[in-house]
Amino acid sequence: MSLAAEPHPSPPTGDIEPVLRLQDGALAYGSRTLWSGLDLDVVPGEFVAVLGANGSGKTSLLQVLLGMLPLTAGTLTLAGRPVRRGNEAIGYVQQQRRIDPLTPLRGRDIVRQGLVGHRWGTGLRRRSTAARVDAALAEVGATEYADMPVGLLSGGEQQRLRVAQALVGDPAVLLCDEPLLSLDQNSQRGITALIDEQRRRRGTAVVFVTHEINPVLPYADRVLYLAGGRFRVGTVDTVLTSETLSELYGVPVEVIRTRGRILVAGLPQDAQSQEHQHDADVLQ
Ligand SMILES: Nc1ncnc2c1ncn2[C@@H]1O[C@H](COP(=O)(O)OP(=O)(O)OP(=O)(O)O)[C@@H](O)[C@H]1O
Repeated sequence: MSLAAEPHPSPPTGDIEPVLRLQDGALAYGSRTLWSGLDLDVVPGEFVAVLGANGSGKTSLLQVLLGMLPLTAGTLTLAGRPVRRGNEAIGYVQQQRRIDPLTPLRGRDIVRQGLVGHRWGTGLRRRSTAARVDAALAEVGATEYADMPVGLLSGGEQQRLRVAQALVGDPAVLLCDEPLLSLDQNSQRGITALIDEQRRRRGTAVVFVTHEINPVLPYADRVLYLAGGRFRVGTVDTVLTSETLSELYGVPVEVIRTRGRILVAGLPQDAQSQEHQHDADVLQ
């Protein structure tokens, strides 16, 4: 049984030039190697979900892709050029976290920060900035609360604003670090569907780190699964199998598929939070 929901994009073909290319990448902190020999090509419009055990190096991978952390070995290019910090071609959605309820910032201020380079521009440029912010707010369905203080908004509303902030500059690549954390299931579905819609419309490549696997199942073209220094890259149906996860974790792991959802049983202790998440997803 395939877990891919319709409509599902075709898998990338070898003919499309990757926008992001990681070749033989390795990352180590001191003597501890998180991953090595990692090849990952991401093509425009592709949705790659990054899953795996706690501490397996998912966030560190995003830091590498953001140009904030150098590879220990290998090469990384964005549109054929070495990745550098502060690249405007990369949008970044941070983890959902609580915003100070007393902050004077409004929704549109958060989105405008995604165009920070234009902030001190001419009158004409300021007008175009305002128009782009309005358009981004509309695209994520946040116009209604754009002028409210962000601290008063729900977690899901705040996360929509973060997505708009990341997309307002029309990046070629969107990196998302646990964007579904502490959101309820409806908001998780809403945010994932929103990111999917945007990547289809704009052709943005998406690299989406998450522990919440079920919300991304309908959209992920490919999965990069990291565990214990090992990894697998492939479609949902090839990577999320009992055989593959047992190999990665080095212990028997069972992947149970039910009504288009996944439950993973038998994960080792360091990956338990993920198992609980899968349980919660299936049981609700
Ligand atoms: N600057 C650093 N120096 C040394 N070790 C680090 C540093 N940053 C992260 N680590 C370690 O590297 C490992 C991978 O961390 P990372 O945050 O990338 O994992 P993760 O897969 O995102 O984990 P989680 O799912 O728990 O968020 C962890 O064991 C972490 O403690």
